[in-house]
Amino acid sequence: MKTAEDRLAAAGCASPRLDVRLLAEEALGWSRTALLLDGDRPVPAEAQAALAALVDRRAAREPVSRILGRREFWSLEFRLAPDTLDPRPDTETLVEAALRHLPDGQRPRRLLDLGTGSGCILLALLSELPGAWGLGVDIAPGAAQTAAANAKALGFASRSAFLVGSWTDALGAGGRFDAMVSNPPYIPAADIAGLEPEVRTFDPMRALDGGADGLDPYRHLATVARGLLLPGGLLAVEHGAGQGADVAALFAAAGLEVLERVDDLAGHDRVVAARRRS
Ligand SMILES: C[S@@+](CC[C@H](N)C(=O)[O-])C[C@H]1O[C@@H](n2cnc3c(N)ncnc32)[C@H](O)[C@@H]1O
Repeated sequence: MKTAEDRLAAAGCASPRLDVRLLAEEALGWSRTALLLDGDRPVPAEAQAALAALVDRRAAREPVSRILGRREFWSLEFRLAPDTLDPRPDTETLVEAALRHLPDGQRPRRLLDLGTGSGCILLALLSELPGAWGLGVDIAPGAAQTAAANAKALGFASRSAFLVGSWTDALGAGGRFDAMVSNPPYIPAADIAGLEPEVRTFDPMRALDGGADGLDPYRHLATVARGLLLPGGLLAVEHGAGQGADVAALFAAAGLEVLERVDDLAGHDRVVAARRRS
């Protein structure tokens, strides 16, 4: 185990000990407790080879969640695919903000998640809102398929639907949603080459590239939000660190009322919540 840890440290991995432990749990089929209590027990040759193969992938900077094919978000398990972003803990800030600002009311709430990826935001919201129904849209077919499979596995198939399309192109006009949420691609195109290999090599480019200044998707969302939201309806988005003032200004210029700007746990501005005026 120590050799594998050293190898990952030399490859530039930020948490080699944890990574090896997670990969070992997967390859050996041992529980975390068994690994901690009895980590010196002999490992069968077959399992050693399986672990070595996983360590090779991590040494090439593939994230552990991609190697395992799953990621926990909002205490729910999401399967990943090459077309899906690996959900980030920071995105839970968006889920919390949306729950804080959702319009009150007894009727089922209709939610729209643009750029749904694994479906993590929409399905986390559905897990907290028993009366709600949600539509997820993604331009990547593999993302929409994976989100639908996650919805089924998590028991939300009857309260959700997923479409392949560019933003709102596949939706008709008319204010039909109580809330729109989105974590769109927001990295300025020129910054992508400087990202960590885990991100630039393994997250899909369509999930990262937000155009020249990273704000292109917010310009689009600002344009369509009032037409898709019911009066009083919520628009809540994640954005990159330092983009909050620009995103809020775009929403205000589109006639929306900005309700809140929220920082993530690391203190970076991360979320803007706005609403269509009643
Ligand atoms: C940053 S990822 C977020 C994924 C997921 N919502 C999450 O938070 O983990 C952005 C998503 O937007 C999708 N996307 C990019 N351009 C799009 C477009 N024009 N229309 C719809 N979805 C788009 C990408 O395929 C990707 O799944």
